[in-house]
Amino acid sequence: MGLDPRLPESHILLSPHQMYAADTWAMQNGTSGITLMERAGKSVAEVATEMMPHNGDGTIIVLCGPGNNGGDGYVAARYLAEWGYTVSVMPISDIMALKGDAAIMARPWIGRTRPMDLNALKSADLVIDAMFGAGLDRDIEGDIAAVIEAVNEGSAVVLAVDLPSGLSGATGQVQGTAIQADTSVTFFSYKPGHILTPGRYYSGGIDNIHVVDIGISRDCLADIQVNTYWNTASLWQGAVFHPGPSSHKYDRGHVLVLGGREPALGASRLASLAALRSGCGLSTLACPSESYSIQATALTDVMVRRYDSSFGLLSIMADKRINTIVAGPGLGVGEKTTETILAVLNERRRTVLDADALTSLARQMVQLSDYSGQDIVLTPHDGEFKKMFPDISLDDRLSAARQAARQTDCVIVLKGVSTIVAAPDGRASIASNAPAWLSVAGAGDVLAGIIAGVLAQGLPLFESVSYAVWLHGKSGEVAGRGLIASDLLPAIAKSLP
Ligand SMILES: NC(=O)C1=CN([C@@H]2O[C@H](COP(=O)(O)OP(=O)(O)OC[C@H]3O[C@@H](n4cnc5c(N)ncnc54)[C@H](OP(=O)(O)O)[C@@H]3O)[C@@H](O)[C@H]2O)[C@@H](O)CC1
Ligand SMILES: Nc1ncnc2c1ncn2[C@@H]1O[C@H](COP(=O)(O)OP(=O)(O)O)[C@@H](O)[C@H]1O
Ligand SMILES: [K+]
Repeated sequence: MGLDPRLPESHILLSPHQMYAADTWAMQNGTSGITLMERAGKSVAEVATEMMPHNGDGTIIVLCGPGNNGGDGYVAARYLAEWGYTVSVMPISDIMALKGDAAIMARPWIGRTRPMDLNALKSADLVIDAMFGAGLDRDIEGDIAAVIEAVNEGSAVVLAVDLPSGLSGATGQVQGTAIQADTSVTFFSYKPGHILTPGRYYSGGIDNIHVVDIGISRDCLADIQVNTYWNTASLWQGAVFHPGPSSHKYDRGHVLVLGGREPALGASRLASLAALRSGCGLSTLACPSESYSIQATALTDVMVRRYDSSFGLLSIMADKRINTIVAGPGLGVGEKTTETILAVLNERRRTVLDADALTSLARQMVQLSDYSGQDIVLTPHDGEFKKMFPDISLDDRLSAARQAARQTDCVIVLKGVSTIVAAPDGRASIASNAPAWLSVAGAGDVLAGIIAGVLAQGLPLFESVSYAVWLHGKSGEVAGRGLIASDLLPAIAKSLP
C-alpha cells in the first residue's frame, strides 16, 4: 500500500538533495547513518517478504551498487537470510571499493555473493534493485545498462530500493535506462520522481510505492525549504470552502466566463457549468450577440449576457461581485481576443487564461509580468506551453512549470498525466489522480471552469488551484471510463471533499 494521503504532511516531497539534508539532520541530531541504513534495509526486507511465497520458497537476488543504496541492499539481504529465504547478493561493482556506511554494512554479510549472471537475474523470483538511488548523477550506460535490461526482460518480480535505478528522483525522467519495478520502498517521504511520470510507472504505480519511517524526525523540515508537494488532501484541505449554515451565494463568489463564436460554443458552456458545480455562488457566460440565443437556450443554471466589444464587457464587469474571470475556452484566436484579455486583466480580478487566450497571448508576446501581483492562472497543455515559452525545455516538466511561473508571475497549470501547479514563489504541486480516460475533448474547458469556481470562493491561490486540479482528476475517476466532458459536471458534485 502507498502512503495514506490523509496523513498530515503526507504531501511533502523531498528532492534527492533535500533528502540528503534530512539524513544529515538526523545524523547531527543523534541517529547515526548506520542506524538509518539498518532501518532502511530492514524495511526493504519486510516488503520483500510480502512479495515472496510465505513458505520461504523461491530465490532472491539483491543487486548492490557502489554507494549507500547498495548498503541498504546488504542489510536487506542479511535480514532475508536470517528469516530463512534463499538470497544472494550480486554486486555491480568492486565490494572492496565500498566506502563509509555501505562498507560497514556489507561486512556482516556472510551469505552468498556471486558474480554478475544475467541469466540468473532473469530467472530469479525476486530481484531487489539496490544499485542506485539518490546518488544517480548521470546516464546509465554499458554493462550496468545491460544488467537493467536483463532484469526488465526477465520474469522476476522487482523491488526497488528508494528509486528504481536509472530514475531521477528529482525529475521522474529516465537517465539512460531504468529498472521497471513492481514495488518501491522509499524513506521518510515520496520524492518528486515517484509522482511525476514516467517515474511513477517505473516505481510500480502510486499504490505500490511504500514510504517507510526510518526514524528521521519531522523536525528536520524546519531546516529544509520544502516547496514541492504531492497534490493530495493534506496539501489543500484548509483551502476548501465549506459554507456555514447562514452563508449566502455571494459569499462564494461569481464567475464570469467569456464565450466566443462557433464552432466551439460548448467549450465556454462547459467552463461556466463546471464553475458552478465547484461551489461558486453564481456563474455568468458573456457571449457575442450572434451566439447569444444559442447559449441562452442551452443554459438554465448559468446567466447569459451579451457583449460585442471590450467596452460592453467592462460594463458587465462593473458588477464588482464578479470576482473571477475565465477567458479562453472557445474564445477564438487573434488580436480581438488579446484585446479582450488585456481589458479583463486591467480589471484586476482573479483570472484563468486557457486555450485560445494562451495561443493569442503567445502570438502577441504580452508581458504578463506587467500584471504582477494579480492572481492570474495559465493552464497550458504541452502544445500551448511550447508556443508561450519556446525557450523552456519540457524535458523536466517540474522545472519548466516553475520557470514559466517565475517568468510570468502567474500560477502555471501544466496539464498532462501528472498535472503540475507551479506558483511564482517556487512552490509546486504534482497530481497523480487523473485517470487516462480524462483526456477527452473539452476536459480542459471543464478544468478551467473548476479552477475559476474554486478561486471565486476566495481562498489562497496556490492551494485553491491545486485543489481544483485534484477535483478535476477525482471527477474523471468518479465519472469512469468512457466519459465525455459533460459527464464530468455531475461527477464534480460527487467528488467534492
Ligand atoms: N546514510 C544515509 O545517507 C542514508 C542513505 N540511504 C540510501 O542511500 C542512498 C543514497 O546513497 P548515495 O548517496 O551513496 O548514492 P547511491 O544512489 O547509492 O549512488 C551513488 C554511487 O553511484 C555512482 N553512480 C551514480 N550514477 C551512476 C551512473 N549513471 N553509472 C554508474 N555509477 C553511477 C556514484 O559513482 P561516482 O559518481 O562516485 O563514480 C556513487 O558511487 C539513498 O538512495 C538510500 O537508498 C538510506 O540508507 C538511508 C540512510
Ligand atoms: N494520459 C492522461 N492521463 C490523465 N489525464 C490526462 C492525460 N492526458 C491528458 N490529461 C488531462 O486531460 C485534460 C485535457 O485538457 P486539454 O488538453 O486542454 O483538452 P481540451 O482542450 O480538449 O479541453 C487535462 O486536464 C489533462 O491534464
Ligand atoms: K535502487
